[in-house]
Amino acid sequence: MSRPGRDFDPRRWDESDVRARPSKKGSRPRTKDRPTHGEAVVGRVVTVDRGRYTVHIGDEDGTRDITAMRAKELRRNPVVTGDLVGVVGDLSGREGSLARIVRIEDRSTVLRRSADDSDAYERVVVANVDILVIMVAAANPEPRTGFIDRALVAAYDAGIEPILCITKTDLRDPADLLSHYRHLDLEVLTSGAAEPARTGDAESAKMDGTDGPDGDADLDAGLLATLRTRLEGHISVLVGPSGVGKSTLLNALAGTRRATGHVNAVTGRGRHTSSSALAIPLPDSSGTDGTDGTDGSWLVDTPGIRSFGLGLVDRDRVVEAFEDLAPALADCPRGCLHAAGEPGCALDAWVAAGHAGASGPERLASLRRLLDGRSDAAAGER
Ligand SMILES: Nc1nc2c(ncn2[C@@H]2O[C@H](COP(=O)(O)OP(=O)(O)OP(=O)(O)O)[C@@H](O)[C@H]2O)c(=O)[nH]1
Ligand SMILES: [Zn+2]
Repeated sequence: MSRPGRDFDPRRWDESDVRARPSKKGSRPRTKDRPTHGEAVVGRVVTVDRGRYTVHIGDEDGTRDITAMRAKELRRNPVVTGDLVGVVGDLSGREGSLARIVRIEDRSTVLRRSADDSDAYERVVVANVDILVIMVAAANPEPRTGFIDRALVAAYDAGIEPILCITKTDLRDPADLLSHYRHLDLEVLTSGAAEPARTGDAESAKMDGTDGPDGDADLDAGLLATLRTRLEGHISVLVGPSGVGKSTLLNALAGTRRATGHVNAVTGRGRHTSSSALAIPLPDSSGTDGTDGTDGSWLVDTPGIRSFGLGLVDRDRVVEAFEDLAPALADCPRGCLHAAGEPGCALDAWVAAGHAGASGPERLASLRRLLDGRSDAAAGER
């Protein structure tokens, strides 16, 4: 087996590929009594718990999870779930073994949030993911467009592709919810639909609208199959409010790996109890563990994340994430805060002219709710 770190799926990388330019840290002076960083095996951080990192590696001896700590020289460099790191030392993964992280590869993406909108302190949720699955239920719990809109802004800001996944469509037809996004080209997966649809495509968003029981049932098999195919070969992160079916989905997708795998390596218990993000390897379509060290498909669970504070995202970037409204930005006066009643803000005229369709006024209201909560919301501050 070739060394992990050399066989990445090229689709995931661009010119800023971590392999294409040598890591700055890789050229640090070497000392005799340590393994050189050039010998580091590259692995993926699957979770972080109180300064201990679980790293998934693969080499001649197979794939496994090891526990590692950061080398002293990386003290100031945060390591997060999803990171690709170089590890040295005891890579056996045996009980009590501890390896050392000596290098953090450049990140292709960083999904970040602030605690709330008035806070600009960055919390990195996860690194290197390329898909954000925003999971909501059609009912029970009621879907909140505010949550979806925030997540869309975070995805847009991070350059991560969002997918809106709607569960529990057996309880309610999600047509009303989807109408909110009709003027976005947003990929939507719903239970009851055989294929991914896009909100821009009204026909395919139609549901079969059966009236289901008023309680909880199992995750829809069609949705599961669609997601399995859609997420293959990707590193995805799953966010959603409590009760929409995230655990149900993760268990179904990950199969036995979740129960028997590295979850226990972190906590020593049967469940992942830390609130930090946890990357779960997904089996490929042949049913085998698709992760060859760093490669393969991963789905990152984010148990601690209930919302996305947008304190870090520039106001104009927030507007840009509302693709149906963003063209109006060109006509806003310089320094426009896009707040309600702001003189000359072009958003009102844009929506009034019908450019954003029937859902335009609601979308603008949602955008302004996001902008209002920010610390820079006061006029004049930017
Ligand atoms: N009716 C219906 N129920 C579903 C569907 N998908 C999941 N459920 C049920 O919804 C309930 C909540 O699912 P969970 O997987 O625990 O939800 P969660 O998002 O992980 O919630 P937290 O663990 O609190 O974050 C479970 O009883 C599932 O069986 C669906 O498509 N339709
Ligand atoms: Zn404006």
